[in-house]
Amino acid sequence: MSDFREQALHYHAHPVPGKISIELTKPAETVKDLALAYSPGVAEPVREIAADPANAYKYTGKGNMVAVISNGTAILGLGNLGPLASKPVMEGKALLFKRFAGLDSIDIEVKHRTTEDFINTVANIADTFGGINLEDIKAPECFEIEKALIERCEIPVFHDDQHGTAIVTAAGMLNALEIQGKDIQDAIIVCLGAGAAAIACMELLIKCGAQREHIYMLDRKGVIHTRRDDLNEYKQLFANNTDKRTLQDVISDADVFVGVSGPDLLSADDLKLMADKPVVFACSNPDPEINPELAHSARADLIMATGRSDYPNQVNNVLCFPFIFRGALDVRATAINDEMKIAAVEAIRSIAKEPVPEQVLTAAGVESLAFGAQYIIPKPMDPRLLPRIAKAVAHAAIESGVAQIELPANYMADLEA
Ligand SMILES: NC(=O)C1=CN([C@@H]2O[C@H](COP(=O)(O)OP(=O)(O)OC[C@H]3O[C@@H](n4cnc5c(N)ncnc54)[C@H](OP(=O)(O)O)[C@@H]3O)[C@@H](O)[C@H]2O)C=CC1
Ligand SMILES: CC(=O)C(=O)O
Ligand SMILES: [Mg+2]
Repeated sequence: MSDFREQALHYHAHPVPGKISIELTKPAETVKDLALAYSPGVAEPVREIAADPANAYKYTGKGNMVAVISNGTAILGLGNLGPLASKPVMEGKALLFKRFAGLDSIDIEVKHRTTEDFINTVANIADTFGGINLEDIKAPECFEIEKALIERCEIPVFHDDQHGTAIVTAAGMLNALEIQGKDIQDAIIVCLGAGAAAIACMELLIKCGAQREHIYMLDRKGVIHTRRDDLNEYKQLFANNTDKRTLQDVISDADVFVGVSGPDLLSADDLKLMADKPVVFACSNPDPEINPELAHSARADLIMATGRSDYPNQVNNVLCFPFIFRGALDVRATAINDEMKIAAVEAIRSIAKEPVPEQVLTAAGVESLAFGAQYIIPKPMDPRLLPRIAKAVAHAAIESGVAQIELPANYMADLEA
C-alpha cells in the first residue's frame, strides 16, 4: 500500500507537477500571427462579442470549456480539508473531461466566508465558460449553491456529486436488480449517508420506480425518522415513520445497500442480515463502506460495486459527467434537466448489455466481460460512452426545449461507426 502511495505521489509530481496544462490552438510564431492573435487583431472579436454575446461561442474557447469548481468541503470521502487540498481532485476531473470527452477544463478552488460569497464568486465568472461542474461541496450548502447558480447563470450548472453520482447509481442499480431478478418498486433500500450524493441518488431512484417509503436513509446519528427534530429540509424528505433506529435495524432483509458516507461503516455481519441476492453499492472514495473481498466472503449471492477503478463494477460519476457535458454543450443547452439525466441513465444501462469491444478488454486487463454480477455497468474507457451518452443527452435537451442550437448533421457518427 505504501508502494501505491509512492506511485500516486510520483505520478502527480513528475515529469511536471500536476495533471493538466494549457495548449495553443492557433499559430503564434510570426509578427503577423501575433498581430492577429493579440493587438491589433484581437480587437475585432472583442467588438463582435460586445455587439452580440453569442459571438463568444464563435471567437473564443467558451463553448468547449467547463470549469470544475470546489470549496473543498467534502473532498471525496476525506471530508472538509479546504479548497487548496481539493486541487488534485479538481485537476483530476479536468483530466477526465479532456480524456473522455475532448472538453477543455480548468479547476477553480474557491476560498470563501459565507455561502453567498461562494455563489457570488462563481456567478461573477460564469460567462467565461460553456458549463460549470460543481464538485465536492458538502450538503446541505451544496443544494442552496446549485439552486442559486442555476437561477443566475445562463450556462448549465451541474453538481456532479449529486447528479453524476445519481445517474451512474441508477443505471448500475437497475441493471443489478434485473440480474438479481428483483423489481425496483418492491426493493427495500438502505442508504448510508444523507448528504449531496445520498439525497440525489435516492431522488433519482424514486424517479426510476423506487418507493420513497421503502427507503431508509441514515446519517451519523442513525436512521432518519419522523420523530427527529434535527433534520434539515433535504433529510426531512426521507424521514420514515418507523421505530427502527440503527443500521442493523434497517439492513435486516433489505434488498439494496447504497453507501455514500465513509470508509468501513458496513460490517460482514451487517451484510449477512440482508435479504437473498442483495445489491451493495459501497461508493465512498477512496475507501468503500465495505471492502469487496470481505463482502464476497460473507455473501456468495451478492452483487457488489464500489467507486474505485481497481475492482469490478465501478459506480463512479466519471461514467457520466464528461459525456453529459459534451451533449449539453454541443447543443448549447441552458440547463441539464431531468429529461437529460434519464437519457444518460438509459444510455449507460444499455451499453452494459452489449458485447464488449476488444480494446476495453485490453484496457481492463481481462479476457472477457459479459452482462452479469461482475459486469453491471460499462468501463470508463469504453469508447461507446461518448457518442451514445452525448447523443442521447443532446436529443433530450432539444426535445425538452433547453437547447439553443440544432445538432450538426451526423453528430457523433464517426465515433459510433
Ligand atoms: N462513487 C462516486 O461516484 C461518488 C462517491 N461519493 C462518495 O460519497 C461520500 C459522500 O460524499 P458527499 O455526499 O459529496 O458528501 P456530504 O458531505 O454531502 O455527505 C456526507 C454524508 O455522509 C454521512 N456520513 C459521514 N460519516 C458517516 C458515518 N460514520 N455514519 C453515517 N453517515 C455518515 C454524513 O452524515 P451527517 O449528515 O450526519 O454529517 C453526510 O450525510 C464520499 O465518501 C464520496 O467519496 C460521492 C460522490 C460520487
Ligand atoms: C467520485 C467523486 O466525485 C467523489 O467521490 O466525490
Ligand atoms: Mg466528488
